Amino acid sequence: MEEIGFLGMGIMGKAMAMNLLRNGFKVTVWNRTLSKCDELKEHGASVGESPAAVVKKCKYTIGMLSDPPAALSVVFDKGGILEEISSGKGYIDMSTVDAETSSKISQAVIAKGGSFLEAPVSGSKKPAEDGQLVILAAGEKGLYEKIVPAFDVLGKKSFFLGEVGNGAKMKLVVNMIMGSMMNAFSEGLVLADKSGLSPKTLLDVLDLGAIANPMFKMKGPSMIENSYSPAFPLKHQQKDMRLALALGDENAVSMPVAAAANEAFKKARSTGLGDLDFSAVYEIFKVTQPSP
Ligand SMILES: NC(=O)C1=CN([C@@H]2O[C@H](COP(=O)(O)OP(=O)(O)OC[C@H]3O[C@@H](n4cnc5c(N)ncnc54)[C@H](OP(=O)(O)O)[C@@H]3O)[C@@H](O)[C@H]2O)C=CC1
Ligand SMILES: O=CCCC(=O)O
Repeated sequence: MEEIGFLGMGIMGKAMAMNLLRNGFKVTVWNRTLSKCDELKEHGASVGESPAAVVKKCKYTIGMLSDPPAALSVVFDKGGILEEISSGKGYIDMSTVDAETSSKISQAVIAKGGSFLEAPVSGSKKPAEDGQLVILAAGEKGLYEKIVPAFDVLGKKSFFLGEVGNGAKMKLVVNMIMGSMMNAFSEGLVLADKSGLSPKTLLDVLDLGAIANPMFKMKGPSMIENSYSPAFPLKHQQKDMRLALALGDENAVSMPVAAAANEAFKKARSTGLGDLDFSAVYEIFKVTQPSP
């Protein structure tokens, strides 16, 4: 496989680029805060001085950026992808963004002769480290087929969902459900505690029943220890709720549960919890429960 460019060495990008290196890919990385590339360099990556420099060097470049403004910035700003993308080169944006952002990027890349794929992922830091992500790709099928060897390393399954926008929408629907579940879970833990039950026993009961799931199993024990080391930062979960609610607006879908969950995430952000794991929303429910 050709050398892969990788833009964005955050929690996910770093784990994914490292995984590609471990599996024998040549990788050139870039990050806005350049020092975050150091560890990758120690593991054999080259470092590009700008997104454009990475695209110039690599036939395929992957982006894993925080949000729509970041995803647009690496494409359209000075030193951005558009300066070097051309026929025969592909850009794969794996960030979680809305369909409109993805379409803008796609149109600009294609106008320059390049190919574009959106490919947001389900799965967090650990699945990224272990190559167990679920990849939700959409866009140019030819590029999808060419990048499959890299997807096979990054994920346990990749879906090709058709036209650009479908990957973004699928990802937002999934994370909207996940964010709402995290709110119900947090309320339940607080309710158990305030009504004299052991939250730990609640976790054991949940794990044996019909609503057992990997998220409750993984996050529950650290939540009851008030430990929120970020795997999926709360500020990104709130961004995903906001974008999913906008998708609901566009399609006239009433989403009262998601809207309430979004308010809780917003409140958590406003109290300084945005950089912690999204499970820190639990703290909001603890403080808002009136004493008996
Ligand atoms: N963490 C998770 O569990 C998952 C996250 N995602 C999604 O993946 C994406 C990345 O998430 P994650 O790695 O956790 O996020 P991080 O916050 O850890 O990393 C964000 C990355 O975006 C870069 N960035 C932010 N703003 C800009 C900008 N204006 N221009 C250029 N680069 C910028 C950051 O650079 P710098 O270092 O300079 O700040 C950093 O590399 C998000 O869209 C998120 O929703 C998807 C699945 C799981
Ligand atoms: O976008 C983040 C998703 C986190 C996960 O799927 O566990």
